[in-house]
Amino acid sequence: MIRAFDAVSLPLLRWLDPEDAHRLAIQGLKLWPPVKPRPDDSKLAVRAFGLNFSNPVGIAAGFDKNAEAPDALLRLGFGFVEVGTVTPKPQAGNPRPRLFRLERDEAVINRMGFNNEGAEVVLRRLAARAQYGGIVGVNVGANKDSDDRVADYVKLIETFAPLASYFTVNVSSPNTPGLRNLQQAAALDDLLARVIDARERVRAAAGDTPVLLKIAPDLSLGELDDVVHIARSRRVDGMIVANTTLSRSPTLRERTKMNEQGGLSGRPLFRLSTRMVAETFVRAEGAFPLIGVGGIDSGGAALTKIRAGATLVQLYSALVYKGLGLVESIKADLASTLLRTDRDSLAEIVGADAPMITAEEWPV
Ligand SMILES: Cc1cc2nc3c(=O)[nH]c(=O)nc-3n(C[C@H](O)[C@H](O)[C@H](O)COP(=O)(O)O)c2cc1C
Repeated sequence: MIRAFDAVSLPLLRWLDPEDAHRLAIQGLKLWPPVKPRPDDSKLAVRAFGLNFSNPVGIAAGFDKNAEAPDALLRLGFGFVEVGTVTPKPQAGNPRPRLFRLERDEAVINRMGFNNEGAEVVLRRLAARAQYGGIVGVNVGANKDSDDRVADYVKLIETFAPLASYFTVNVSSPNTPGLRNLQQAAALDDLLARVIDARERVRAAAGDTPVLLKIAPDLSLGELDDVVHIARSRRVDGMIVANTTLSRSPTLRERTKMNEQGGLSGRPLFRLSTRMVAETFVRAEGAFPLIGVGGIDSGGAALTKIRAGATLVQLYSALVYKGLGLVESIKADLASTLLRTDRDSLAEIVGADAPMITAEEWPV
């Protein structure tokens, strides 16, 4: 059903301006939510951060920034949905055009700039759907014009704690000037201390909401040492690796569009972000699980990410090129790999290739 829909809709959507196509996809999901999918193969179940995921494939932040269609996305077969990035106040983002398809590279460049309807609207939507359950994480960020960015994160943690399955502290978007500086040691330590403190303050009323840190794939290994050390000492519940990259591989084929400003995602991000997953995995030493994201466009790519160290995975850009049916085909591939290799769960292979990848035998 979804595959037939993809066959018709993909060529049409790709013909439209990318942002109009995205808007149409969200509207379509809202108006015609998919029928409930088959239950997931029990071997795909994952337990992480105290949550039970029926499968490890999530939709990454940025697709449903305003929590308009989390239930439709869960029905498509995603094991979890991350809404946001949400900022305290509504924000228009950068002027259009700000989203570009690099067709021949199966990549996307975006400089959206945290366009979102703001905490109040998103909170109302999440409250209205809370009865339906499912794992819906909230990705939080600071307003561009904020005088106190850390206070923005704290406010959002306090506001969304009763409704978020987990939080993602996003300090890695390249499209809000200066935001990535929050990944520097002293700033990150202060931010995480205050975020974790806020989570503890609302714990009695809202429960123990996991807090994850989402990082850029462009950190040096020295910077990554500091980030993981601080994440461990502040006892975050996990990390998401990674956001979009500012780098531009010389192998990109869309020579004009590759020079658009913004973060690059999709297939060309796969190797860089997978290496970062492995580098983070060896530094975390099992202290917390990782969500691997960047360039996943097949079951094989998801498996590579898991073998690099990801307990869960997320994707976004590949939906533009492969369609919404991709999630079911990734899950089918993962289940058949487990069957073929006679394994009971994906947990058995998390990080199996991390030593090989970090030993420089794996060119980016
Ligand atoms: C159009 C677009 C908007 C995005 N917006 C956000 C965002 O608001 N917050 C965030 O943490 N990541 C955002 N991302 C990054 C994705 O969540 C993901 O980390 C990145 O795209 C790599 O995954 P992919 O290669 O599967 O797309 C965005 C990505 C795209 C393509």
